[in-house]
Amino acid sequence: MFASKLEQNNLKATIAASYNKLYSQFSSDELSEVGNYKILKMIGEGSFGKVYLARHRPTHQKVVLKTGSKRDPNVVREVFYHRQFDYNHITKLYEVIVTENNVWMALEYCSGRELYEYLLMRKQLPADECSRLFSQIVGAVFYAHALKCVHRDLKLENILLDKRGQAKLTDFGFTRECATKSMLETICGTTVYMAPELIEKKTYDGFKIDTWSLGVILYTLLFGCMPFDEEDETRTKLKIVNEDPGYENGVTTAAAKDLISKLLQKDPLLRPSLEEVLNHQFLQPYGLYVLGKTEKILKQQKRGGRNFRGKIERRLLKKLKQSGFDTQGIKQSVNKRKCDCLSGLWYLSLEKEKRSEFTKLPRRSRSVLSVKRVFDVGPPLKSAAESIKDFNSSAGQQTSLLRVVSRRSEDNAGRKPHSPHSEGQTSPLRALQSNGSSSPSSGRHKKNNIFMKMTSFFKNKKQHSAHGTGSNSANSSIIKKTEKREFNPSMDLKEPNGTGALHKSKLSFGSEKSESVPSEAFKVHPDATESRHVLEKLKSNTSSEVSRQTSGGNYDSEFDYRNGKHGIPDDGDNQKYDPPPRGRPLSIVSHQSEFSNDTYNSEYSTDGNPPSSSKGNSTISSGTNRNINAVIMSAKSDSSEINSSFNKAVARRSVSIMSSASSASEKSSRADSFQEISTAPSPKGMDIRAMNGFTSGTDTVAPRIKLGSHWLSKRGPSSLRRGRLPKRTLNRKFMSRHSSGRQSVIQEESSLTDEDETQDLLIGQGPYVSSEEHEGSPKFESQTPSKAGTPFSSVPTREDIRPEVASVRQSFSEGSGWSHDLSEDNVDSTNFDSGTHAEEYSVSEIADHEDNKEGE
Ligand SMILES: Nc1ncnc2c1ncn2[C@@H]1O[C@H](COP(=O)(O)OP(=O)(O)OP(=O)(O)O)[C@@H](O)[C@H]1O
Repeated sequence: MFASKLEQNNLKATIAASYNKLYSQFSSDELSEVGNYKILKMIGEGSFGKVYLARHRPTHQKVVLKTGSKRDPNVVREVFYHRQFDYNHITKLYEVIVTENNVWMALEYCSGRELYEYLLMRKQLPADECSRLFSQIVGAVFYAHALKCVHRDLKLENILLDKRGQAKLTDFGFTRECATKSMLETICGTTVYMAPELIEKKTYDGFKIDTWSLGVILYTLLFGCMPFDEEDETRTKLKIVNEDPGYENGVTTAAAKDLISKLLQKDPLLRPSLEEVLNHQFLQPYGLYVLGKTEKILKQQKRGGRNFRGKIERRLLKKLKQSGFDTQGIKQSVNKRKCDCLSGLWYLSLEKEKRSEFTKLPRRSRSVLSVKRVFDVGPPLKSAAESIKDFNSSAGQQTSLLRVVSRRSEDNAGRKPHSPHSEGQTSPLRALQSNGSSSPSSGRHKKNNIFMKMTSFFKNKKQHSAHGTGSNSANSSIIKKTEKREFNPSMDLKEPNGTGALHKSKLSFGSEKSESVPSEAFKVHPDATESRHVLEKLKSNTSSEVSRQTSGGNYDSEFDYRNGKHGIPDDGDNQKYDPPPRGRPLSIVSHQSEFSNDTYNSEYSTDGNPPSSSKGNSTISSGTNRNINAVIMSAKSDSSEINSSFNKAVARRSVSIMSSASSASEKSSRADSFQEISTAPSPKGMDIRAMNGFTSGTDTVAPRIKLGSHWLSKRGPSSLRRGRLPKRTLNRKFMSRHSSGRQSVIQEESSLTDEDETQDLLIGQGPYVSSEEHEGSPKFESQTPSKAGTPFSSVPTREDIRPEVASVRQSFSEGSGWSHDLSEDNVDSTNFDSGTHAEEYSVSEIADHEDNKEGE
C-alpha cells in the first residue's frame, strides 16, 4: 500500500540528500581520484607540477602520482624514457594517465624521500654506506647508459630512497638518447653538478657529463658539502673549470679520493667508464655485485619475452583470469610498455603478490628468532653484511660479493662453515641455513644447533596440535626460505653496517611490531648540534643559490623566456622577477647557438666516448683550454648576437648563465631539442623500422599525444605556469615544441624473470615490509582527504577536475592512460599502438631480428 506521509517525506529527504551529495562531488574543486588511484595527500611539487601520494584502488598499493601539463615537452620526454626502464634502482613507472590538460604518472613510491634530504639529516655518510648507495646509483646510470640514454640531471634531489633505504634514480625530464648523436649541444642540468665542458659551452658527450655528476654526488655524500659551490655563480663555474676539489676537510679513504678524482677529470675523455667505476676498489663488494646483476638484467631484457613465465607471474595471471580480466590484453600492455591501466594493474598486483609471498618469511623468522631467544644461544646477532665483512677480512683480501656468495654456497653444500664467528656468534640465518641443509655432513653441527632446537620446538608444537601433519613441510619451507635469504647477496647489501635488516627483526620479534622506518640508517646523526650546523651550512649553500637568482638575476631571463609566447620572450618583457626562495640547486636547460645541429651528428661509439672523427674537431676541448675567460667571451659574443627583444634579458645573465642564444639559432636548437623527445629513436628500434620499411609518416608519437595540433600551434608553457610554480620551476627551460621529421621510439624492454624478481624482492620487498604497508591499511583511509577539509595546500581548478572525473568514470576494463584519451577508436592509423608501429616490436623481436641478421 502507499507509504504514509511521514515515510514519503523521509524518502524525499533521503533522495535529496543523496542527490546533493552527488552534485557536490561533481562540482567540488577538490581532486580525490585519478583513474584507478585515490589521492591521499600532496607530498611534493616539482617543476612539472604537483606530486601526490595515492593508492591504487584495485590492489591497495601506495604509489606516487606525479602530474604535469601534457603540453610540457619535458613531461613527454620523462614519460617517453622512463617507461622503458625496468630496473630495481630506477623508480618504476606503472601507469600513465592522460587527461584533457594533464599527464599523470603513477610511480613507485619511495617513502625515504630524496637522498639530498637524507644527507642533510646525516651530515655525511660513512664510507660503507656511501659505497653501497653510490654503487646502486651508478648501477642505475649504467643501466640507462646501456640503453643509450643519458640522464643529464643527476643530482642528490633526483635520487630517492625507498623504505628500505635503497637508492632509486628518478626524474628523466632531461633524458635523451645518444644512439643517433654522440655529441650533444643542449646545455641542461644544475650548475653545481655540471661538467666543465657544459660550463664552457662545448659540445659534449652525454655519457661523460653523467659521469662527472656522479663524481659530484660521491664527493658530496662523503664530504657532506659540494665540491664546487661558491656564493657567486661565476666563481662556481670558474672552480668547476679550473680547480680540483679540496679533500682536506673530510675523513675518507685513499680509494674514495682516487675514485672521485677519476670521476671529476676535467677532460671527459679521461673519465672512467661506468663499468670501471663499478669495478673500483672503493665500491667493493657492492660495485661488482651491482655490475653483475645489471648485466644480467640487461641480457634478460634484451632477450625479452619472459614476462609471464615466472611462477608468481603465472599464478597471478591465473588469478586475474579467474576474476574475469582480459589477460591477453594485460600481456600485450605490459610487453608493449603501454603504461596503461592494465600495465598498472599488472605491475602493482605483481608487487603485491610477491610481497605476500615473501611476507611469509618474516613471520616465520620472527618465530625462529623467538625460539632462539627462548634458547638463548648467544650474543646479539650480526647482520649478514657484517658476516660478509668478517668473511672478507678472514680471507685476507677484498673479495667480490659474488665470490663471497659462492664461497658461502659451498659452505652450505656441506663444508664446515668457514666463519670467523663462534657458533654462538653466528648469524641465526646462517646457522639456520647451514644446519638446515639436508646434506649429511651438516649432521656434524646438529648438537647445540638452533635449527634443531627450532625443529624440535615446532615438532612438539605440532604433535600437541590437532593438525599433526605438515610439520616437516613447514620446517623445510622455513629452511628453503632461509636458505634463499641467506644466499641472497642483495639481502646482505641491504644493511652493510649491520644495523638494519636483522637488527630490525631483532627489534620486532619481541613486540611483533613492524617498523615502517626505512632502515636504521635513517636515524638522525647523533651529534645534534653538529647536524644542525651542517644543516645550516647546507641551507646557506642552497640559499646562496636563491640569492644568486634574485640578486644576480641569473635566472631572470629564464623567467622572461618562460613568459614569452612559444618560448620566445616577449618584446620588452624584461622586468625583473622576484622569485620565491628555493632551497636547492636548480635544473636548467639552455641551448647553444654556435653549433649547427649537424656538426656533431656522427655515429655514437659504444664505449660512450666520442668517435674519433669528432675528436679532431677544433671546437671540442682537449681538456686543456679551461680558462673561464673563454666562457665569458663566448657568452659575450652570444649576447652581442642576440636580437633586441632578448637583449636585456640575456645581458643580465650573459656571464652566469649559458643559456643565451640568438633567437634564430635558438629556434633551431630548440627544434633540435624537441626532436630529442619525439625522435628519440632506439638504435634497435630505429634499425628495425628502417629494415621493415616503416616510414616516418606513420611512425610517429605525435598523433597519440596530439603533438601536431595544439602542441605546436598554441602552446605557451609560461602562460600555463606563470605565477603558479615556485622558482625552481622557472629554472627548467622548455625545449622547443617544434616537431619535425620522423618520430620514433626506444626499444621496449621486458621485465625480469621470476628468479630475478624474486631476488629483487629480497632486495626491495623483503621481509621487513611493514604489515601496514599492504593490504589496504586503514591508515590510508585516515589520510584520505575528506571533502570538507582538504589536506591539499592547493587544489586544482575545476577545469582540471573535469577530465579527472571523466577518467574516474571510466570502467576499469575500458582502460585509462594512453588508451583513455587516445583510444584506438580516436586515433588514426599512426596510433601509438597500431600494428605498424615500432612499439609493436618487443625487445625479443628486435633481438630475434638481430639474430636472424647475424645468421644470414
Ligand atoms: N616516487 C616518488 N616517491 C616519493 N616522493 C617522490 C617521488 N617522486 C617525486 N617525489 C617527491 O616529489 C617532489 C617533486 O618531485 P620531482 O623532483 O621529481 O619533480 P620534478 O618536477 O621533476 O622537479 P625537479 O625537476 O625540479 O627536480 C620531490 O620532493 C620528491 O621528493
